[in-house]
Amino acid sequence: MVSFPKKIKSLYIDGKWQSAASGKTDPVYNPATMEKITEVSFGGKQETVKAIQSASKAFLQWSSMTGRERSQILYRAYQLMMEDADRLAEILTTEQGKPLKEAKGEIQSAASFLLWYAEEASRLYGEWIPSSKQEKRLLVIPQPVGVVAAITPWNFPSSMITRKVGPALAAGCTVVLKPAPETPLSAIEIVKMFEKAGLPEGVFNLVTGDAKEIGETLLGDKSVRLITFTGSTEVGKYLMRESSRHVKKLSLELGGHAPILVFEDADLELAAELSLASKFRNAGQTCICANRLFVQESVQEAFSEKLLEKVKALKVGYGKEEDTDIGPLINQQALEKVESHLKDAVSRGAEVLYGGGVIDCGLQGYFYQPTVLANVNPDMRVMYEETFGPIIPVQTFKTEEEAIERANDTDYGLASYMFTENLNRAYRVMEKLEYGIVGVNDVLPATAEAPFGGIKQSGIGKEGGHHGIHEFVEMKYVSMGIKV
Ligand SMILES: NC(=O)c1ccc[n+]([C@@H]2O[C@H](COP(=O)([O-])OP(=O)(O)OC[C@H]3O[C@@H](n4cnc5c(N)ncnc54)[C@H](O)[C@@H]3O)[C@@H](O)[C@H]2O)c1
Ligand SMILES: O=CCCC(=O)O
Repeated sequence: MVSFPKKIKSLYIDGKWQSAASGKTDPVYNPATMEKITEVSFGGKQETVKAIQSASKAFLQWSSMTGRERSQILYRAYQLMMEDADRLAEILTTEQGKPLKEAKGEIQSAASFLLWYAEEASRLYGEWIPSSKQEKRLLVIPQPVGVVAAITPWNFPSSMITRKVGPALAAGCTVVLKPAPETPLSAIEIVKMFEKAGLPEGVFNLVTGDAKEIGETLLGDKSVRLITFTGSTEVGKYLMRESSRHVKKLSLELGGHAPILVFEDADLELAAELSLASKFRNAGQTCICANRLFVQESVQEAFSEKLLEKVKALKVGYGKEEDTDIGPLINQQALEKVESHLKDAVSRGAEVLYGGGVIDCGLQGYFYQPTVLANVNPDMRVMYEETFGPIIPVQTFKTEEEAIERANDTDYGLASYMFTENLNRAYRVMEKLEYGIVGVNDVLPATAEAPFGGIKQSGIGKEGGHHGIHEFVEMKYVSMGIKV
């Protein structure tokens, strides 16, 4: 069983672990039991300035190393993460709440980004452009953007860090990481892993503490050239506005409102099983979780029967128990949002087919029943706001055109899904869905080798794949006059 000291020096600046200058600390709780796990340092402006200076100082050396040299350190970090996977998963569940089997999956996924970008570090290619003039040679060379500020959320406290830090380090950037206050322990472990892997001092810095003050300091400093953020659309918009001060580059992975379309030619058993997997993963607190389920009228009854049967079999409880399917919500605020969405839907005529309230698991945490709603309409908050909890509204549609129109009727554009056995339909619908990601008979699209990211108000840029490293480079165009 993992254990923690009462207080942890969680600021990692210029290769040294330290406390906040103010001596302030921030408690970290287990959301299943509400026990205090430990306290971490509560940094602010002063520590962030030092972290930026440290990253700036380290940039020249790190960016001058060959891709192959950087690759070796990333590969070592990958190996360390895999060797320590069980302990890291337990830490993740302790501070975040998700079932251990999901936490283990996240650690594997987090490590896979390190492996992928260890490989990509050696393959950051430029371009040679055939010139229209005899006396000129034209080249494009990729160069690291410089100091990167990475701001990450609590729902995937490991993989959201490695998905940013992996490509940033591979490209030759140095990093200041600000993790979510709810889940700093996974971030600390990742930094320790890089320390052990031999990363030079100052290349990777960690600042925990006052989000507003840290954010403001990162935004106000000219030497931070890129903000890479995963979190809510609201905070993403703020960062985008404020980045204009120094015209920083931005990469934003924001909220979603994923639709699932179940067509009459779908494998209904598969559709029910995967709809459930999508909706209730991490208790519904996943950016690509299904938020709206649209089922073709002719199969609605058969599908709902299968769905309900499976939902009823789900076990809500402590993530550390083997048979738990759904853990707690992250905090009181999250619980209040879920409750308010349910209340709003019911007051506007929704029918609760299953669930619909908190559940007593004999623990103090924020446990909520998996909930299925019918008779929903577009005016309900569940239909246009991200619930970030285990509620799934089910609606019917008549035609393919109607399904596409309703699926696209949102400001979000992260992930969307469809179930059909008809290849022609799959292709037609996929092309018309206004989303960065489309899952066809698949609800787990995130993988290191593919570009993950949203459009519309779900974000800018891609993480993963060979595309992901390009967020962290500038393409320098070189025009050379030569004597022929
Ligand atoms: N698109 C994706 O890939 C993806 C992945 C995971 C989560 N998300 C989204 O993240 C959200 C849930 O995460 P959350 O509640 O942690 O989001 P959040 O926006 O509240 O917080 C995210 C991070 O931003 C920090 N932050 C908050 N205010 C800030 C400020 N003024 N300046 C600087 N930093 C600030 C937080 O401390 C945290 O580290 C959901 O909307 C979810 O959809 C998106
Ligand atoms: O980006 C958020 C979700 C990540 C995942 O599905 O593993």
